[in-house]
Amino acid sequence: MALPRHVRLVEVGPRDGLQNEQQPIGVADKVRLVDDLTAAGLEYIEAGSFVSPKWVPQMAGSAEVFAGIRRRPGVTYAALTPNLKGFEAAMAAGVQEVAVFAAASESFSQKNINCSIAESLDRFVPVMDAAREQGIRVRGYVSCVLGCPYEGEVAPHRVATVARELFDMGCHEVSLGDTIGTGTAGKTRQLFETVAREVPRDKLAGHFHDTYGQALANIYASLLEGIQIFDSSVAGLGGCPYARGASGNVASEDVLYLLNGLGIHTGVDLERLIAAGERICAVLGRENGSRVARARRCQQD
Ligand SMILES: CC(C)(COP(=O)([O-])OP(=O)([O-])OC[C@H]1O[C@@H](n2cnc3c(N)ncnc32)[C@H](O)[C@@H]1OP(=O)([O-])[O-])[C@@H](O)C(=O)NCCC(=O)NCCSC(=O)C[C@@](C)(O)CC(=O)[O-]
Repeated sequence: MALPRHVRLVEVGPRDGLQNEQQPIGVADKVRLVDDLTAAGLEYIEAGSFVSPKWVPQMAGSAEVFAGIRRRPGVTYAALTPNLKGFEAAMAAGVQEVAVFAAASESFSQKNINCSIAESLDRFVPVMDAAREQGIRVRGYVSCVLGCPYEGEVAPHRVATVARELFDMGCHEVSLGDTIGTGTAGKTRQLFETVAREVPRDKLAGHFHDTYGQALANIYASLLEGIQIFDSSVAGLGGCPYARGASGNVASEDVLYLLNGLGIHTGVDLERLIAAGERICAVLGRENGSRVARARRCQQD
Protein backbone atom coordinates (compact mmCIF):
# COMPACT_ATOMS: atom_id res chain seq x y z
CA MET A 1 0.00 0.00 0.00
CA ALA A 2 1.33 3.48 -0.88
CA LEU A 3 2.18 5.78 1.99
CA PRO A 4 -0.49 8.40 2.76
CA ARG A 5 0.10 12.05 1.85
CA HIS A 6 -1.51 13.38 5.01
CA VAL A 7 -1.55 12.14 8.60
CA ARG A 8 -3.59 13.47 11.51
CA LEU A 9 -1.71 13.62 14.77
CA VAL A 10 -3.79 13.27 17.92
CA GLU A 11 -1.84 14.96 20.70
CA VAL A 12 -2.49 13.12 23.95
CA GLY A 13 0.28 14.66 26.10
CA PRO A 14 -2.01 16.82 28.29
CA ARG A 15 -4.10 13.74 29.11
CA ASP A 16 -2.25 10.46 28.63
CA GLY A 17 1.03 12.23 29.36
CA LEU A 18 0.18 14.19 32.47
CA GLN A 19 -2.24 11.65 34.02
CA ASN A 20 0.72 9.58 35.17
CA GLU A 21 2.80 12.35 36.75
CA GLN A 22 3.09 11.93 40.51
CA GLN A 23 3.78 15.55 41.38
CA PRO A 24 1.00 18.15 41.41
CA ILE A 25 0.75 20.18 38.19
CA GLY A 26 -1.09 23.48 38.32
CA VAL A 27 -3.99 24.29 36.03
CA ALA A 28 -2.04 27.24 34.57
CA ASP A 29 0.78 24.92 33.45
CA LYS A 30 -1.69 22.51 31.87
CA VAL A 31 -3.44 25.37 30.08
CA ARG A 32 -0.11 26.70 28.85
CA LEU A 33 0.77 23.27 27.48
CA VAL A 34 -2.48 23.01 25.53
CA ASP A 35 -2.05 26.57 24.21
CA ASP A 36 1.54 25.82 23.14
CA LEU A 37 0.34 22.70 21.31
CA THR A 38 -2.37 24.73 19.59
CA ALA A 39 0.29 27.23 18.52
CA ALA A 40 2.37 24.37 17.11
CA GLY A 41 -0.46 23.60 14.67
CA LEU A 42 -1.98 20.43 16.14
CA GLU A 43 -5.54 19.91 14.97
CA TYR A 44 -6.62 17.53 17.70
CA ILE A 45 -5.60 17.80 21.35
CA GLU A 46 -6.81 15.54 24.14
CA ALA A 47 -6.79 18.12 26.91
CA GLY A 48 -8.18 16.23 29.92
CA SER A 49 -10.19 13.44 31.39
CA PHE A 50 -13.47 13.29 33.32
CA VAL A 51 -12.79 10.20 35.38
CA SER A 52 -12.95 9.53 39.10
CA PRO A 53 -10.39 11.75 40.88
CA LYS A 54 -9.84 8.86 43.30
CA TRP A 55 -8.61 6.74 40.41
CA VAL A 56 -6.60 9.36 38.52
CA PRO A 57 -6.04 12.42 40.77
CA GLN A 58 -3.93 14.26 38.21
CA MET A 59 -6.94 14.78 35.92
CA ALA A 60 -9.11 16.32 38.67
CA GLY A 61 -8.75 19.88 37.32
CA SER A 62 -9.86 19.08 33.76
CA ALA A 63 -12.90 21.39 33.86
CA GLU A 64 -10.65 24.31 34.84
CA VAL A 65 -8.24 23.41 32.05
CA PHE A 66 -11.06 23.52 29.49
CA ALA A 67 -12.19 26.85 30.92
CA GLY A 68 -8.69 28.31 30.62
CA ILE A 69 -7.48 27.23 27.17
CA ARG A 70 -7.59 29.51 24.15
CA ARG A 71 -9.50 27.54 21.54
CA ARG A 72 -8.46 27.97 17.95
CA PRO A 73 -11.25 27.43 15.40
CA GLY A 74 -10.77 24.18 13.54
CA VAL A 75 -8.92 22.51 16.43
CA THR A 76 -10.67 19.74 18.39
CA TYR A 77 -10.16 19.75 22.16
CA ALA A 78 -11.26 16.36 23.47
CA ALA A 79 -11.53 14.52 26.80
CA LEU A 80 -11.94 10.97 28.10
CA THR A 81 -15.32 10.07 29.59
CA PRO A 82 -15.69 6.54 31.01
CA ASN A 83 -19.40 6.84 31.83
CA LEU A 84 -22.43 9.15 31.73
CA LYS A 85 -21.27 11.06 34.81
CA GLY A 86 -18.01 11.88 33.04
CA PHE A 87 -19.84 12.78 29.84
CA GLU A 88 -22.13 15.21 31.66
CA ALA A 89 -19.18 16.85 33.41
CA ALA A 90 -17.39 17.14 30.07
CA MET A 91 -20.41 18.79 28.47
CA ALA A 92 -20.65 21.27 31.37
CA ALA A 93 -16.99 22.12 30.72
CA GLY A 94 -17.65 22.80 27.02
CA VAL A 95 -15.79 19.76 25.67
CA GLN A 96 -16.25 19.31 21.90
CA GLU A 97 -15.46 15.64 21.48
CA VAL A 98 -15.18 12.79 23.97
CA ALA A 99 -13.56 9.39 24.04
CA VAL A 100 -14.68 6.15 25.65
CA PHE A 101 -12.07 3.54 26.47
CA ALA A 102 -12.28 -0.22 26.54
CA ALA A 103 -9.66 -2.96 26.58
CA ALA A 104 -8.96 -6.15 24.67
CA SER A 105 -7.97 -7.88 27.89
CA GLU A 106 -10.36 -8.67 30.76
CA SER A 107 -7.74 -8.19 33.48
CA PHE A 108 -6.73 -4.76 32.24
CA SER A 109 -10.38 -3.73 31.95
CA GLN A 110 -10.91 -4.65 35.61
CA LYS A 111 -7.79 -2.79 36.78
CA ASN A 112 -8.41 0.29 34.66
CA ILE A 113 -12.16 0.85 34.90
CA ASN A 114 -13.28 -1.71 37.47
CA CYS A 115 -15.53 -3.76 35.20
CA SER A 116 -15.46 -6.43 32.52
CA ILE A 117 -15.16 -5.61 28.83
CA ALA A 118 -18.86 -6.38 28.29
CA GLU A 119 -19.87 -4.19 31.25
CA SER A 120 -17.73 -1.35 29.95
CA LEU A 121 -19.44 -1.52 26.56
CA ASP A 122 -22.83 -1.44 28.33
CA ARG A 123 -21.73 1.66 30.24
CA PHE A 124 -20.85 3.38 27.00
CA VAL A 125 -24.37 2.99 25.56
CA PRO A 126 -25.89 5.92 27.53
CA VAL A 127 -22.80 7.99 26.70
CA MET A 128 -23.28 7.25 23.01
CA ASP A 129 -27.01 8.05 23.23
CA ALA A 130 -26.40 11.36 25.01
CA ALA A 131 -23.60 12.25 22.59
CA ARG A 132 -25.81 11.51 19.59
CA GLU A 133 -28.59 13.71 21.02
CA GLN A 134 -26.15 16.58 21.57
CA GLY A 135 -24.28 16.19 18.29
CA ILE A 136 -21.00 15.26 20.00
CA ARG A 137 -18.55 12.94 18.27
CA VAL A 138 -17.15 10.03 20.26
CA ARG A 139 -13.77 8.41 19.74
CA GLY A 140 -13.18 4.86 20.95
CA TYR A 141 -10.02 3.39 22.45
CA VAL A 142 -9.00 -0.22 22.81
CA SER A 143 -6.11 -0.85 25.23
CA CYS A 144 -3.70 -3.79 25.30
CA VAL A 145 -3.94 -4.46 21.58
CA LEU A 146 -0.44 -5.93 21.35
CA GLY A 147 -0.05 -7.29 24.85
CA CYS A 148 -1.43 -7.03 28.37
CA PRO A 149 0.58 -6.44 31.56
CA TYR A 150 -1.48 -9.15 33.32
CA GLU A 151 -2.33 -11.65 30.56
CA GLY A 152 0.58 -11.39 28.12
CA GLU A 153 -0.23 -12.04 24.45
CA VAL A 154 -3.53 -10.71 23.12
CA ALA A 155 -4.81 -12.23 19.89
CA PRO A 156 -5.69 -9.74 17.11
CA HIS A 157 -9.21 -11.17 16.73
CA ARG A 158 -9.99 -10.18 20.35
CA VAL A 159 -9.00 -6.61 19.50
CA ALA A 160 -11.07 -6.72 16.32
CA THR A 161 -14.17 -7.79 18.28
CA VAL A 162 -13.95 -4.88 20.73
CA ALA A 163 -13.05 -2.37 18.00
CA ARG A 164 -16.05 -3.53 15.97
CA GLU A 165 -18.37 -3.14 18.99
CA LEU A 166 -17.15 0.43 19.54
CA PHE A 167 -17.50 1.29 15.87
CA ASP A 168 -20.98 -0.26 15.65
CA MET A 169 -22.17 1.66 18.70
CA GLY A 170 -21.23 4.92 16.96
CA CYS A 171 -17.57 5.75 17.63
CA HIS A 172 -16.42 7.68 14.58
CA GLU A 173 -12.90 6.29 14.93
CA VAL A 174 -11.19 3.65 17.03
CA SER A 175 -7.67 4.07 18.38
CA LEU A 176 -5.73 0.87 19.03
CA GLY A 177 -3.45 1.23 22.05
CA ASP A 178 -0.23 -0.70 22.55
CA THR A 179 -0.45 0.13 26.23
CA ILE A 180 2.76 -1.62 27.32
CA GLY A 181 4.71 -1.05 24.12
CA THR A 182 5.58 -4.70 23.49
CA GLY A 183 4.33 -4.70 19.90
CA THR A 184 6.70 -5.16 16.98
CA ALA A 185 6.34 -4.12 13.36
CA GLY A 186 5.24 -7.53 12.06
CA LYS A 187 2.62 -7.94 14.78
CA THR A 188 1.41 -4.40 14.18
CA ARG A 189 0.80 -5.13 10.51
CA GLN A 190 -1.01 -8.35 11.39
CA LEU A 191 -3.12 -6.48 13.94
CA PHE A 192 -4.28 -3.79 11.53
CA GLU A 193 -4.85 -6.34 8.80
CA THR A 194 -7.15 -8.29 11.15
CA VAL A 195 -8.98 -5.30 12.64
CA ALA A 196 -9.48 -3.70 9.22
CA ARG A 197 -11.71 -6.66 8.30
CA GLU A 198 -14.16 -5.33 10.92
CA VAL A 199 -13.59 -1.55 10.95
CA PRO A 200 -12.62 0.54 7.89
CA ARG A 201 -8.92 1.38 7.82
CA ASP A 202 -9.53 5.11 7.60
CA LYS A 203 -11.43 4.88 10.91
CA LEU A 204 -8.51 3.30 12.77
CA ALA A 205 -5.74 5.09 14.68
CA GLY A 206 -2.47 3.83 16.16
CA HIS A 207 -1.57 4.65 19.77
CA PHE A 208 1.90 3.38 20.62
CA HIS A 209 3.75 3.53 23.90
CA ASP A 210 7.50 3.41 23.49
CA THR A 211 8.44 1.15 26.41
CA TYR A 212 10.42 -1.26 24.21
CA GLY A 213 11.61 1.40 21.74
CA GLN A 214 9.43 -0.02 18.96
CA ALA A 215 6.91 2.77 18.54
CA LEU A 216 8.36 4.48 15.44
CA ALA A 217 8.87 1.15 13.70
CA ASN A 218 5.26 0.27 14.55
CA ILE A 219 4.04 3.58 13.16
CA TYR A 220 5.92 2.94 9.93
CA ALA A 221 4.39 -0.54 9.80
CA SER A 222 0.95 1.02 10.35
CA LEU A 223 1.53 3.53 7.55
CA LEU A 224 2.24 0.59 5.26
CA GLU A 225 -1.15 -0.79 6.34
CA GLY A 226 -2.83 2.46 5.27
CA ILE A 227 -3.32 3.93 8.76
CA GLN A 228 -3.42 7.74 8.73
CA ILE A 229 -4.15 8.76 12.33
CA PHE A 230 -1.60 8.48 15.14
CA ASP A 231 -1.74 9.41 18.81
CA SER A 232 1.44 10.76 20.36
CA SER A 233 2.55 12.72 23.36
CA VAL A 234 4.76 15.79 23.32
CA ALA A 235 8.16 15.09 24.91
CA GLY A 236 7.06 11.44 25.26
CA LEU A 237 5.23 12.35 28.45
CA GLY A 238 3.37 9.74 30.37
CA GLY A 239 2.80 6.09 30.98
CA CYS A 240 -0.29 4.31 32.20
CA PRO A 241 -1.34 4.21 35.86
CA TYR A 242 -2.61 0.63 35.39
CA ALA A 243 0.36 -0.78 33.47
CA ARG A 244 3.40 -0.74 35.74
CA GLY A 245 6.63 0.18 33.98
CA ALA A 246 4.86 1.43 30.85
CA SER A 247 6.75 4.42 29.51
CA GLY A 248 5.13 7.33 27.77
CA ASN A 249 3.53 7.48 24.39
CA VAL A 250 5.87 7.85 21.49
CA ALA A 251 7.09 11.46 21.44
CA SER A 252 5.13 13.69 19.06
CA GLU A 253 8.35 15.42 17.95
CA ASP A 254 9.88 12.08 16.89
CA VAL A 255 6.74 11.03 15.01
CA LEU A 256 6.67 14.39 13.25
CA TYR A 257 10.34 14.06 12.28
CA LEU A 258 9.60 10.63 10.78
CA LEU A 259 6.57 11.92 8.87
CA ASN A 260 8.39 15.04 7.65
CA GLY A 261 11.16 12.81 6.36
CA LEU A 262 8.61 10.77 4.42
CA GLY A 263 7.08 13.93 2.95
CA ILE A 264 3.79 13.29 4.78
CA HIS A 265 1.89 16.45 5.65
CA THR A 266 0.58 17.07 9.18
CA GLY A 267 0.34 20.86 9.46
CA VAL A 268 2.45 20.78 12.64
CA ASP A 269 5.52 22.98 13.13
CA LEU A 270 8.42 20.95 14.52
CA GLU A 271 10.27 23.84 16.15
CA ARG A 272 7.18 25.05 18.00
CA LEU A 273 6.37 21.52 19.07
CA ILE A 274 9.89 21.09 20.45
CA ALA A 275 9.50 24.38 22.34
CA ALA A 276 6.20 23.16 23.85
CA GLY A 277 7.88 19.95 25.02
CA GLU A 278 10.92 21.76 26.45
CA ARG A 279 8.67 24.10 28.41
CA ILE A 280 6.54 21.39 30.05
CA CYS A 281 9.65 19.31 30.82
CA ALA A 282 11.17 22.34 32.59
CA VAL A 283 7.96 22.70 34.63
CA LEU A 284 8.00 19.00 35.54
CA GLY A 285 11.76 18.91 36.09
CA ARG A 286 12.03 15.80 33.94
CA GLU A 287 14.22 14.79 31.02
CA ASN A 288 12.66 15.33 27.61
CA GLY A 289 11.59 11.93 26.21
CA SER A 290 11.90 13.10 22.61
CA ARG A 291 15.18 12.12 20.99
CA VAL A 292 14.65 14.77 18.32
CA ALA A 293 14.23 17.48 20.97
CA ARG A 294 17.33 16.27 22.83
CA ALA A 295 19.38 16.21 19.63
CA ARG A 296 18.28 19.74 18.74
CA ARG A 297 19.25 20.97 22.19
CA CYS A 298 22.73 19.43 21.85
CA GLN A 299 23.17 21.06 18.43
CA GLN A 300 22.27 24.44 19.92
CA ASP A 301 24.57 24.14 22.96
C1 LIG B 1 -14.68 4.21 35.50
C2 LIG B 1 -14.62 4.46 36.99
C3 LIG B 1 -15.28 5.77 37.36
C4 LIG B 1 -15.34 3.32 37.67
O1 LIG B 1 -15.07 3.34 39.06
P1 LIG B 1 -16.05 2.64 40.10
O2 LIG B 1 -15.45 2.83 41.46
O3 LIG B 1 -16.30 1.25 39.64
O4 LIG B 1 -17.35 3.52 39.84
P2 LIG B 1 -18.59 3.91 40.65
O5 LIG B 1 -19.64 4.23 39.64
O6 LIG B 1 -18.88 2.88 41.71
O7 LIG B 1 -18.15 5.27 41.35
C5 LIG B 1 -17.21 5.33 42.40
C6 LIG B 1 -16.95 6.79 42.74
O8 LIG B 1 -16.41 7.48 41.63
C7 LIG B 1 -17.26 8.54 41.24
N1 LIG B 1 -17.29 8.63 39.78
C8 LIG B 1 -17.77 7.71 38.93
N2 LIG B 1 -17.59 8.14 37.68
C9 LIG B 1 -17.00 9.35 37.76
C10 LIG B 1 -16.58 10.28 36.78
N3 LIG B 1 -16.71 10.05 35.48
N4 LIG B 1 -16.00 11.42 37.19
C11 LIG B 1 -15.84 11.68 38.51
N5 LIG B 1 -16.23 10.83 39.50
C12 LIG B 1 -16.80 9.67 39.10
C13 LIG B 1 -18.63 8.18 41.83
O9 LIG B 1 -19.40 9.34 42.00
C14 LIG B 1 -18.22 7.54 43.12
O10 LIG B 1 -17.82 8.56 44.04
P3 LIG B 1 -18.00 8.38 45.63
O11 LIG B 1 -19.47 8.12 45.82
O12 LIG B 1 -17.14 7.19 46.02
O13 LIG B 1 -17.51 9.67 46.20
C15 LIG B 1 -13.16 4.46 37.51
O14 LIG B 1 -12.63 3.19 37.36
C16 LIG B 1 -12.30 5.45 36.77
O15 LIG B 1 -12.50 6.65 36.84
N6 LIG B 1 -11.29 4.93 36.05
C17 LIG B 1 -10.44 5.81 35.26
C18 LIG B 1 -9.28 5.06 34.76
C19 LIG B 1 -8.44 5.94 33.88
O16 LIG B 1 -8.69 7.12 33.70
N7 LIG B 1 -7.40 5.32 33.31
C20 LIG B 1 -6.50 6.03 32.43
C21 LIG B 1 -7.13 6.33 31.11
S1 LIG B 1 -7.18 4.97 29.99
C22 LIG B 1 -5.62 4.96 29.29
O17 LIG B 1 -4.75 5.72 29.68
C23 LIG B 1 -5.37 4.07 28.11
C24 LIG B 1 -5.40 4.80 26.77
C25 LIG B 1 -6.78 5.37 26.46
O18 LIG B 1 -4.50 5.90 26.78
C26 LIG B 1 -5.00 3.84 25.63
C27 LIG B 1 -3.78 2.96 25.97
O19 LIG B 1 -2.64 3.45 25.99
O20 LIG B 1 -4.00 1.79 26.22
